[in-house]
Amino acid sequence: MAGPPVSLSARDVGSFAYLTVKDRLPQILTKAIDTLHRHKSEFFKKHGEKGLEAEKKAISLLSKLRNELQTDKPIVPLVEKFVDTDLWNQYLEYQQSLLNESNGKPRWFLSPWLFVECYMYRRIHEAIIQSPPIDDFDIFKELKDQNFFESQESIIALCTHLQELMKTIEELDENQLKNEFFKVLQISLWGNKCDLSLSGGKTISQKTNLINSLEDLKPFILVNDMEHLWSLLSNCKKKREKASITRVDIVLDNSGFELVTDLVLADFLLSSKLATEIHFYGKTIPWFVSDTTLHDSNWIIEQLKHSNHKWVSKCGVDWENHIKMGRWVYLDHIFWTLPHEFSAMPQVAPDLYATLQKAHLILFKGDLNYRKLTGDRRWEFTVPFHEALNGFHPAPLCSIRTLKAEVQVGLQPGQGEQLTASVPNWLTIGKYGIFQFDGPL
Ligand SMILES: O=P(O)(O)OC[C@H]1O[C@](O)(CO)[C@@H](O)[C@@H]1O
Ligand SMILES: [Mn+2]
Repeated sequence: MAGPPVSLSARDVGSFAYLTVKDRLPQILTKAIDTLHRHKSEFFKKHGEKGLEAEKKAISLLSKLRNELQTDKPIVPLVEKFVDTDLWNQYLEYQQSLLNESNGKPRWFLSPWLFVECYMYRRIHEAIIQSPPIDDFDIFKELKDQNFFESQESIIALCTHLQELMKTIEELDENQLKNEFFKVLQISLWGNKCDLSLSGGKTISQKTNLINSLEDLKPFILVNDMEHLWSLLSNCKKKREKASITRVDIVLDNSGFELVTDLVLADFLLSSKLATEIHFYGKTIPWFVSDTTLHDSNWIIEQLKHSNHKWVSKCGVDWENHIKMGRWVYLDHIFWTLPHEFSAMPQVAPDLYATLQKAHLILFKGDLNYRKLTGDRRWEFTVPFHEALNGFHPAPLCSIRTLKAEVQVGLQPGQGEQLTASVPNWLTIGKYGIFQFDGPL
């Protein structure tokens, strides 16, 4: 039997991976350097001369990194001791072993794109932790916050929608509840348009009221397994005994507007009793510009709580309560910021795999998670999702993602070709979305 196809890589000149490594990643590094410059006086105020020296050091490490990338130098091991350093360096050796015949070294424009892109963000983190006392500085924080503030109008609309819905949710019949479920799912899907790494760090916020656009956006959903999610969760609800639980896990993606859409979905799952417990997974370190850390998630709930809009602050208060009462649990794990595809999870992070196995349903938000689910490979469009998961089946799962990378499986015969003919860059512009389910029905 033939093995899985080759990884996407910047060695394919002209591909999206190539353009990312050539243009977008250096652009993100330049922005990061600029951010450090702009915080110089803040570092001085906080730490005096030591703060200034640290800023200089971090900038020089990032400039060095940008130079390595742009001149396609070999990928070097991480040096600073951190919880995941050994795992990273072992992975680098593994990449090296794949090249042994040709005696080459892993390089930016040669190695798998998923690996080098993750590696860049890990090196950014290394530059920061090598520069105390500013070693807890989140270089992407202000971009994430800006996205949140610029999306205020849409956030108000979402929170109002949710709170109005709460008033009557107990009285809704099956069909009405299903309709509302589909709405919050789609809100969470289109929330994924707002990532900041595709735009090279330029802010993309949600300025219009998303709820009014859902109908117009429907034709852009290429795989729509929402019905499966409904039957799975409504069956759990029907069969559930009094004391038992239904747990939905959400592997988060971006902070800012997208996170609010995910929290709206999570709140709806509890109020509708489709679930009784939600586990969220975020990143332990700043990642792909806009990804959610524990700090981002706490910060957003705190912001909402203190809003002067009554429904927004009600959401903040309710959500904080869900956390206090243990109905919502936020977890992080270093696996999410390793370069491995998810099929490696049972070997690399067996504890995390065992945790996921206890979920009734796992929702994977965003493009990067999809790349890791499918191994970021050059699959045919019609290959079944189950096959591309390559043995990763901890529990029934669903990818909720807008397309921003040249990988898509599970399409109908001819669907991909037709899209290519009409919208040549359909895979990478974030305009199309999927709800792609895998699991027993
Ligand atoms: O936040 P998301 O949806 O995972 O998107 C991350 C983005 O970064 C990329 O990895 C490209 O740099 C794309 O796959 C995607 O555009
Ligand atoms: Mn992201």
